[in-house]
Amino acid sequence: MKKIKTEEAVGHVLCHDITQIIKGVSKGPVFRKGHIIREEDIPVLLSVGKEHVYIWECDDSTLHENDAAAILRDISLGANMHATEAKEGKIELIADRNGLLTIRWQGLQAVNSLGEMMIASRHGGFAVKQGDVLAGMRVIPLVISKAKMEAAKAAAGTEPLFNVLPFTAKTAGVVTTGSEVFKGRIADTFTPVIEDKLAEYGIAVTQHVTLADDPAAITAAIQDMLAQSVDMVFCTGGMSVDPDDQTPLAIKNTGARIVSYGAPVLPGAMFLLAYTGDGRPVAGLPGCVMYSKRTIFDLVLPSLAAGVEVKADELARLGEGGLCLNCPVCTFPNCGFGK
Ligand SMILES: Nc1nc2c(c(=O)[nH]1)N[C@H]1C(S)=C(S)[C@@H](COP(=O)(O)OP(=O)(O)OC[C@H]3O[C@@H](n4cnc5c(N)ncnc54)[C@H](O)[C@@H]3O)O[C@H]1N2
Ligand code: MOO
Repeated sequence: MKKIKTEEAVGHVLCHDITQIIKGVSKGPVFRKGHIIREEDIPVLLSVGKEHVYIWECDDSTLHENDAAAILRDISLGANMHATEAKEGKIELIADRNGLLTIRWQGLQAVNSLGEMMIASRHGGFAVKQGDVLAGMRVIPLVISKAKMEAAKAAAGTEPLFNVLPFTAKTAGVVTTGSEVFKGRIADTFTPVIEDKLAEYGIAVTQHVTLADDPAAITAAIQDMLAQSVDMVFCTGGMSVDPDDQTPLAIKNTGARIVSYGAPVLPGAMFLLAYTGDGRPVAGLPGCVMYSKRTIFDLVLPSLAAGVEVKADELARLGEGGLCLNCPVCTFPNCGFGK
């Protein structure tokens, strides 16, 4: 790449796009990379402020920004997405279907820590829709050393940085507990909340029982639902510290592996997550899930619906951003909650 005076550039090959912005009218490339500069182009180039232009000089140790962006694309692109053509050095990834966006964030951070290149994305762990832009990427200089891009490949690792996973779960069981509901003193206003949220992911509540705060009965009901092959079980009521609160013990007694009782999320502190031996989630939902618009349930449900195991350290990381600000108008998921 060589910098020369625009007036002397006729016949040379431009090595990058030249952008023209006319306020309120247009923004776009007036000349593309690879364009052979003609006599009549000189006044146009001068009119967009280019007294000098870079022309291409072949060099085996460097890559043009578009070719380098293609390497960032190759380390990023995973299942159920496609990449746009490089435009002014930038490539975007677009979702091909609705699903859960997963990100290998350590790999992403490693690539972004190298300097001279960037990949910016949405947050992982959230639902995306077909057509959503997932990430954008480019290198910073016009040309970059091939060695640097090799370092990017090594930093990213062998698996793609991004994947969109389909929502595969179809059925759920709900165990409603609490003597006040069991004895008909109050109506069950919790189960409809769960049904509505699950329906957004195409999951139907196919099993439902209401029980008193009897841990043996709760344990048996969970086991029965699992035997009926539901994809997941949710228990409500009795999740906190009252003497009548027996649900965490009842879940533990099913033999499911407890990932965490308690989550650094408000609302949602008293959330419990466990997994059966065959990887199905059994969760205890605290009362706030019924009451508050958005809670821990909204943060874990996309992963549960996609059959992606939620691990203890992932729950622990929710602390930063785990405080819902109770905005007068809720814009979740386009807010800081869970991020
Ligand atoms: N001393 C403490 N009290 C509470 C704590 C605590 O740490 N220490 N945690 C609070 C938090 S945070 C939450 S969340 C709730 C958790 O409540 P539970 O999940 O244990 O729910 P219950 O105590 O069984 O019920 C609370 C409330 O909700 C009504 N409820 C429950 N299920 C239904 C249903 N299916 N339909 C209608 N209404 C339902 C229930 O009648 C109670 O009014 O605990 C805090 N307290
Ligand atoms: O923890 Mo409750 O589980 O926030 O409101």
